[in-house]
Amino acid sequence: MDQAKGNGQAQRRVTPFILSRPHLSVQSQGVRDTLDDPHEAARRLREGTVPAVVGALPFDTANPSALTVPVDLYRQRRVWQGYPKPSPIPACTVSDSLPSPARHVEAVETALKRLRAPDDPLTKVVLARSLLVRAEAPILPTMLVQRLVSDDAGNNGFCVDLSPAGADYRGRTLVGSSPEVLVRRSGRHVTCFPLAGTAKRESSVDQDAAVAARLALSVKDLAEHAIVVEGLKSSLGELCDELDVPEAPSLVQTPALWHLGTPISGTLRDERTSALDLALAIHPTAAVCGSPRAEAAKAIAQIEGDRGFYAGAIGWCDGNGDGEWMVAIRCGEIAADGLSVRVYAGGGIVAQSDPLAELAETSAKFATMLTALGAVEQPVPRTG
Ligand SMILES: C=C(O[C@@H]1C=C(C(=O)O)C=C[C@H]1O)C(=O)O
Repeated sequence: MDQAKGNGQAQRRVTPFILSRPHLSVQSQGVRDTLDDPHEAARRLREGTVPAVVGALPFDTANPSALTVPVDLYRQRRVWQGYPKPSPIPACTVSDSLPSPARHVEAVETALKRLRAPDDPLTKVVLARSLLVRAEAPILPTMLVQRLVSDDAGNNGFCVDLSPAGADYRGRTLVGSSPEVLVRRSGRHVTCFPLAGTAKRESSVDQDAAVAARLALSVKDLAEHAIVVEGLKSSLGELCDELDVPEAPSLVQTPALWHLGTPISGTLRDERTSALDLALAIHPTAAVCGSPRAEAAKAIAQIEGDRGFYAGAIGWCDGNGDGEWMVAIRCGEIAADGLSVRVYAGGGIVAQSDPLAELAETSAKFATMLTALGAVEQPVPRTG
């Protein structure tokens, strides 16, 4: 951990930015400056006045971002190696559910009325809920990310200091293990790996295979997925040539879930378009927002209020424009005192969705964070 020297952060120990990925992991060291405007960060990168930027974009990019210009950015062409002697995660318990499971079911039912109304333009909306987890002693973000990285078969994990987003976020950290690549740029090569369509994994090998096979053929999940891919084809199509989009999604597994995923690749039309520019152009995708985007974002703001950094994007971009941004899911926000974490999970709702199945899907998605925290959610009700 480093001593911060950036805007208003002197004397405070700052959690480094860490992104663990199988192919390339990064860790920041030190704070040269902080920025809350991602467009200004993109401009400074283009002008060459900053060497790199790391951090988080909120779900609603009209709100402040949490971006840091690090003193150094270390890269390794493998998963993040972590600290030699990690300390244990303190005992944790789920203390609150916001909204309650019953209210989440009601929110899904309300959304379904719109999704099923023939004259309503909304075709998909992603609705989320959160759990408040309390810890007996402060949780160190770096230790939690280390646990998440070792729990995940793909060794994905991240932690981001949210302080640059302003007073409301001072000392807070976003920590998670996201399987979803918003966008990666390496030279002119651009890739995305949107996920949408989910099923909970089973412990028996046969049942797990049956769940995966059902997901691959599920009309509802394929519809939900197609909306995301169509959206990306159009937003990425503005910036890339030769977009390669497979006809059908593939099955993707995390330790807790099966997803439908589509690996998309393309060639950047203008090499001045950076990874951060790309992230700002395509975020939020219909995987975390919905379609049409503006209608879905409005519905989410009405139903959930401000999502903060959940369902935003976390990542890095260097002075060459290369970088990687992950969708900020399977994550939680650690309070400044380290004594609580708010964990988030959502799911895409389409006309064919079933409210109780959607509630169960959010519970299954909490598993990534709750397992790392050693906490369990109270059983959710079988009826609304
Ligand atoms: C919104 C979340 O996940 C997103 C929604 C998915 C779905 O609706 O099937 C799947 C993967 C993610 O794109 C979340 O995990 O909170």
